[in-house]
This record gives sequence, C-alpha cells and structure tokens, in this order.
Amino acid sequence: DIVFPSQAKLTDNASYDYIIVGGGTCGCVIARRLVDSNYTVLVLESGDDPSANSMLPGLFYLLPGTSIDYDYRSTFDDYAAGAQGNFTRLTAGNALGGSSVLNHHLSIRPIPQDYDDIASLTGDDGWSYDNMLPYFKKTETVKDEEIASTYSEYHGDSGPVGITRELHDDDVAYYLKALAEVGNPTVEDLNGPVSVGYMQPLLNIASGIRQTPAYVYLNDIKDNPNLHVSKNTKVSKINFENSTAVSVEAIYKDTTYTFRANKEIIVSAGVFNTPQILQLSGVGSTDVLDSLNVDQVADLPVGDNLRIPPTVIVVQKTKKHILPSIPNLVHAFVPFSIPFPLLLGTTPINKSSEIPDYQTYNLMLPHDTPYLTLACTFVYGYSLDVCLRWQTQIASRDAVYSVVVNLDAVSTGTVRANSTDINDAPLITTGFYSESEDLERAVDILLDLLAVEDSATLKDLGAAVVGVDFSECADKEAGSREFWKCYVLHRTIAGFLYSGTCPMQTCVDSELKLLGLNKIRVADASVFPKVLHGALNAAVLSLGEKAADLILQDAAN
Ligand SMILES: Cc1cc2nc3c(=O)[nH]c(=O)nc-3n(C[C@H](O)[C@H](O)[C@H](O)COP(=O)(O)OP(=O)(O)OC[C@H]3O[C@@H](n4cnc5c(N)ncnc54)[C@H](O)[C@@H]3O)c2cc1C
Repeated sequence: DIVFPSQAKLTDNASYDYIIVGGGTCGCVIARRLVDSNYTVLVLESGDDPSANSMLPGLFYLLPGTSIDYDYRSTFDDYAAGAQGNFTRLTAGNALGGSSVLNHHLSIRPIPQDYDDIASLTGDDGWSYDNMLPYFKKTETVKDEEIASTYSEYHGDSGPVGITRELHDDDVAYYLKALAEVGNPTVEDLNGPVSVGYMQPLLNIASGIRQTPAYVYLNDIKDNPNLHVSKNTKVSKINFENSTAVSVEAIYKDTTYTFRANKEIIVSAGVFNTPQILQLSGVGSTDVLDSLNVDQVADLPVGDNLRIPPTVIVVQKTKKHILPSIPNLVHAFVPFSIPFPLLLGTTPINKSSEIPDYQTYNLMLPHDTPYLTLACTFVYGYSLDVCLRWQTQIASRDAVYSVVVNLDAVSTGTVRANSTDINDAPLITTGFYSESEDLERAVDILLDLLAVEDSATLKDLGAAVVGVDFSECADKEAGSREFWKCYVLHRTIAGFLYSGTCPMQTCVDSELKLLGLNKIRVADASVFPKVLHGALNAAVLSLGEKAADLILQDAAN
C-alpha cells in the first residue's frame, strides 16, 4: 500500500462515475486520466498488487507460473505445440498492472502503417499515425539522452513511463556487423523515423525499476479520494437495462457485490478475459451464448478473431571461449537491469521494403551461464528436453537466442467462456497455421534470419544453428524447406502478443463503444483488428490515453 493504491472499502450498490473492469495496462492509464479530471472511478482488479520481485527487471524470468500469471493453456494442439506438451502456454498478467507486470520491458511501437490501416478500416482519421503519435509521446519520458535529443520529434519528455536503453556495444558489435553484411542495417531508434533494422532496444525500465502503469500511473493518485481500487476482486457479469450497461457484479472474498456506473463501464480485462466477461453478460454470438445458456443482449462476434503471431525460437552458437564466464551471474544478485545484452530487429524479407515481415528479440547470451535454460523453460515454456538440447550444444560458446515473431500471420483463433463460472479458465484456441500461408511464411522468415550465418563475420567464428537434430524431423533433409516446416511445427510458441478478440469495426466502433449498446466501451489489446508490426505494451498505453480522451470528450458534451 505504500507504492500502490490501498484496498477500497466496498459497499454493495455503491455508485461511481466510471467503473473499470480490469486494472491492467490499459485500465491503469484510463483510471489515472479520469481521476485527474475529478471523476469518481472504481477499478476492479482480479489480481493483487504486483509482487516485489516483479518490480526488479532482472528477475523477469522468475515470474511466469507465479500468482501474478493466469498461466492459461490453449486447447489441445498436437499440431503446433509439441514442444510444450501438446498445448500452447499463454502467460498473462493477473495483478494490478496486468501483463505489464511480467512483460519483457521492450518498448517497440507498431509501425505507422498499422495505424493508417485502422484509420482507413474505421473511416476515423483519429487513428492515423499522425494523430496517434501525440498519445505515444504522452505516455513516456525518454531518459536516454541520445535518443531524446536526436529523435525528440517522436518521443515524450514528461509522461509517466520512464524509458531507457542498456547499451552493451562491445558485446553486440560482432552480431550487428554480421547482420549488416546480409542486408539488415543497424539503426538507432525503431520508434523514430525508420521501422526496419536492428537496435539495442528501448526498455520500460527507469532507475532500475519496472515501469508498470500500476506504479507509474497510479502512484501519484493513490491517496486521491476519487480513486477506489478493489484488488483480488473478480468481475463476473455486467448488467444491462435494455441496451444500456448499468452495473457490474464482482466477487470479493466470496461475497458478490453490485456496483453502479453513473456514466460508463470500461472493460479492460485483456484479450482472454474481456471476451469471457462479455459472453457471460450476454454479449456474444448466438451459438456461443446458446451453448452457455446465457440470454443475449447483443449479437457481436466477441472472442472470434484472436490474433497471436506464432513465434519460433532458433539458437546459434557464436564465439568460442576457454574460461567460464562468471561476472554475468552478478545480475542475479543486483537485479536492476536485464542480465544479458539484447538486440531487437524488425525485418523485411525483401530488404528494400520498409514494412517488416518479422520481429526478433535476440538474447545475446554470454557463454557458460544458465540463462538459456532459465529463459527457455520458465519464460518460453519449452520442455526441458528441448532446452537442454540447446544448452548442451552451446557449451563454452556465446549464443544468440532469437525469438522470432511472424508479423504477417493471418490465422485466427477463438476465446470462449468454458462455463458460466467466471473462475473457470476460458477455452482458448490459437488457430496457429490454420491458414497454410502462415507456415510457408514462417519458413521464409527463418531462412531470411539464418542467412546471417553466410556472413563473413559469423563464418570466421564457426557459428552454427544448434538444436536441429531432434527425432521428429530426422527424416527431413537438413536445411530443406520441409525440414524447416517440421522445425516450425515442433517449436512454435505463442510469444506474448495477443490481440483482436473484440476488434474495431465488427465489435466496437472507432470510439471503442460496443456496437449497438450504450455506456460501455472496451479498451485493451482486444480492440486491435490485426497483428500489429510491433510489440503491444506501447500500443496499449497509447490506446489507454486515447480511450481516456474519448471518454472525457463524451463526458464534456
Ligand atoms: C510474458 C509477456 C511478455 C511481454 N513482453 C512484452 C514486451 O517486452 N514489450 C511489449 O510491448 N509487450 C509485451 N507484452 C505484451 C503486453 O504486455 C500486453 O499486450 C499488454 O500489457 C496487454 O495490456 P491489456 O491492458 O490489454 O491487458 P492486461 O495488461 O493483461 O490487463 C488485463 C487486466 O484485467 C484483469 N482481469 C482479467 N479478468 C478479470 C476479471 N474477471 N475481473 C477483474 N479483473 C480482471 C487482469 O488481472 C489484468 O490485470 C508481453 C506480454 C506477456 C504476457
């Protein structure tokens, strides 16, 4: 309670101007802006305060599977998730601050084209990149002097989220050189004037502390009497009178309360739980609601169009060493920074294009440390067998652990409430590779990425991709397209960039209002219609700022 708002005293049937369902990444941003404008706001959050270790960036790999993670599993999927136990693991934040409490700190925006596409899809120019840029700037204070001074046009200097870089020029220079030799330029700022290239990423870390909105947006208003935050509180239903949302039912310590909203209800429960709550409230397609035996309030395709860009990891061994590396373990005891250098790439296959096809997060792992196994098992959820194969094959070598995200993926999955019990995890089907072009594209992407092995720099080092000798693909010719297809199907994971389950155009309008209903909006990653060409944290923060403006404009009229 010293850092975060304390638990609100709850009164059944109490009224607030606004009720926010889910105090996650987007929910915290909206709460802050509405309280700043003197409205009374109730935030209902199913999780507790972020755990102390989640505030320390260097410990991010310890968070999945703990109490702050829903730790969802997809429906049975032996086709694409063989390496995780025939399901896909879906990490998602269950705490005040939501997924920003356990995410990987990377601040990488979608590309301008993504917003211009939303503007033309919705016919609302408010979503164009030029009109969204001020919201991105409003979220952040860039503390990296070089970026702040060179690219001030693109960056904020007084927003809540502190942004820094952790530079390890000497450690990453050889790999950047190799990438450049095969047509991938080194750039300084992918959130600035260019959208393709490799850089040492901007991070949501300042003064050694994770910049979750639970902290940076709410700390300043935690004692404001207009802010009421109820944690460990699960919203089970939204009540409608005719087509108008009027109240919310929520369970706190085994008691169900009803809270009334004078102005609006904002649903920000994330890509998996927003559709679950809406379906249980009667907002969904007829077949879904019939199967749950829930009366329909609005026929909307809630929970369709789940967009998860399929993600594959490849590992290369690079520089050889004789002496073991000890200093890198120091990070485990001084956890204020990421324990290894990082490179971020957004990359087109056609090197003259300015639209990336894939994104890579490259963990530049020093030799003889346990970080590969830690990341591989805890964070990416691969089976120990997969991780140990990689770990043993990089012995006494530096390694590049590349998390490769297919930004062109078009396959969609679904989210369905499993029963009318809100505590029952939703049924999540990834739909990976249901469109065959995604599998072909995944192979194109890996071949483009691994072209780096043909660079003079990596050839000199005797670099090689490792962990490709597993039995499931042993009958495929090494290096062939058939082999890489097999690899993709046995190493695909979800990455963490989920979106799309209540998208603009078919589910909400461009003001984020649920179509055909009154006094209710959705504001979280569910509203993005397609896979964005970036990661999602910055996109959701700016979405929260825009949503707050839309809500306040309506309140003023
Ligand atoms: C492991 C991981 C790593 C990631 N790494 C990055 C990264 O490095 N960079 C990046 O840009 N993006 C990253 N992301 C993605 C990004 O963090 C998320 O897309 C973003 O935080 C989602 O914001 P949101 O507001 O949509 O949902 P969330 O932040 O997940 O918020 C939803 C909130 O609703 C609450 N809730 C759910 N159900 C209920 C209920 N019934 N009642 C009350 N409350 C409820 C949840 O507890 C949660 O707090 C990562 C995500 C994950 C999971």
